[in-house]
Amino acid sequence: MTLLNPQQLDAEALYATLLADVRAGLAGVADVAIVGIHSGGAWLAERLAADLGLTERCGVLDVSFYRDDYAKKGLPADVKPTRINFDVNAATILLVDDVLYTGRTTRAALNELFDYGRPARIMLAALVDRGERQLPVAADFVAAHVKVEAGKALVLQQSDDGKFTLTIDQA
Ligand SMILES: O=P(O)(O)OC[C@H]1O[C@H](OP(=O)(O)OP(=O)(O)O)[C@H](O)[C@@H]1O
Ligand SMILES: O=c1cc[nH]c(=O)[nH]1
Repeated sequence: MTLLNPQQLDAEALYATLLADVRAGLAGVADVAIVGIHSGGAWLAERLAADLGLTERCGVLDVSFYRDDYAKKGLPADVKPTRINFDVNAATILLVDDVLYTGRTTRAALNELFDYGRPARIMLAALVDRGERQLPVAADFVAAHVKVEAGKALVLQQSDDGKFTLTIDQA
């Protein structure tokens, strides 16, 4: 396990690590599809799908309706449509997010995915795991573990040329 401090966050290097791990981990697996969680996870999923030759089997989830605080907080301004254009039944789905923290977004994404069918298997990939889980969730593929102060957020951004940067902002 690589534990990075926030000054070492080279998102492009982390992406290369994640891609290599996913490529090795999914070698020989049948019916693979990739689903990213809006927004950072969707960017990562689309780039992983392009690099792995899986663009026809790449989807996006917006978990806003499935959040456990939806009744309290309502919808954010930037809800995007969920898009799953492949048969989820019997697929091995790589669920992708940029940051894994409490695990609540993963729980919401799993609930939403199961509304589309019964996958053979779901695996989880995250660029960064910041620990502090509140649910029993673990990633199958993670490029780095990073300790981030409470009250701060790790934010992935993608520039026009597709490159990633990670910053630490006020939550
Ligand atoms: O494990 P968790 O505690 O659920 O945190 C991880 C989630 O938090 C962030 O998303 P956020 O809800 O901030 O939305 P964003 O992706 O649009 O920034 C991040 O992109 C993950 O999806
Ligand atoms: O369901 C969710 C998802 C992310 N964060 C939460 O607090 N709840």
